Amino acid sequence: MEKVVSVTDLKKTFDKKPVISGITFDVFRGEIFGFLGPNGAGKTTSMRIILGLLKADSGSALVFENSLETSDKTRARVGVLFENNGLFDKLSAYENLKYYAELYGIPDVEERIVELLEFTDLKSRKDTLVGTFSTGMKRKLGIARAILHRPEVLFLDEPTSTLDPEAQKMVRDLILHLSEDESMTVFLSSHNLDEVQKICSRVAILHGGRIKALDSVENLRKNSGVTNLNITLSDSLQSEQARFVVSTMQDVSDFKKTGHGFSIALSGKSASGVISGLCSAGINIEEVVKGKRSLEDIYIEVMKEEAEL
Ligand SMILES: Nc1ncnc2c1ncn2[C@@H]1O[C@H](COP(=O)(O)OP(=O)(O)OP(=O)(O)O)[C@@H](O)[C@H]1O
Repeated sequence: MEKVVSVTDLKKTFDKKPVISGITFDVFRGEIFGFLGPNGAGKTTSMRIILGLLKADSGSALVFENSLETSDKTRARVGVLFENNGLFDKLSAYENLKYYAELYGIPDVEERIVELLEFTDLKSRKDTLVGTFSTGMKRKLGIARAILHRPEVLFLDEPTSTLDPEAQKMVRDLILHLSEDESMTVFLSSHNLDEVQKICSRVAILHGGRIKALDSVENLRKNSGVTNLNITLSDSLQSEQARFVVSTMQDVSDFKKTGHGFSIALSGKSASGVISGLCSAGINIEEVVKGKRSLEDIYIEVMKEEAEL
């Protein structure tokens, strides 16, 4: 598989404080790669180094085997969207795209602009000033701007933060479309774990400048060694009593009340042991559904392990 991004033992300190402490990972062609981590984990710093905007202290960060700091040819194969979208409020959607298209010397400008306005469903707003756009529309136009030159890899920093759920879905669909239909590789930094679980093929979880997990979403969920049990009760008023009963059981954690019952995380112990324990305590169970841990669960486990070290 072709490596699009290749990061090797990357290190960076700010004011003698280590911010990136030797991270290594690759992103392969066609992937939607999720780059996760809490505030201050070092995501933006890593991205800035990969994009050639910041110098590392040591290690290497290559895109298509070149450093973006020195290779203009490789830079032309890369699209970037940071949070501010890079748009001018006092220009229309069309004028914004035209400005960038001319700046980058894009051939067949008019055709490409129409294509992108259609792709982002903004054709009817072509002549509207961007300053009047909703945050979601601005983000979609930001994506159109970032892919004007048909990049092979697109870097997105928190593309759906500050968007409402409907706009988040629109942006998510655009990203999926770019990956599936245009074969674009996507490097996505995000705090939205549900979104990452929905669209990313592989993820890296960063904490304190180190990679704590690096795998496909499916493998992380499968290999966590923990199962979720979602239990529906005949009488939801019994959930507090159930909380007490499971709190006395070993290998059971993460009790969460749900609409008609609760969910728990189970490590080691069999589900039947939990169910018989609850039944003998007089709790009436209507349904038990076994499920894999979500990416959010895994992320929280990784963060908890770090806090305990
Ligand atoms: N130019 C800088 N000078 C000094 N410290 C910096 C600089 N840029 C980032 N840092 C520090 O480096 C650490 C990592 O910051 P970074 O922005 O990479 O984290 P992040 O994972 O992107 O966080 P967030 O999710 O909040 O954007 C933070 O402690 C931050 O304060």
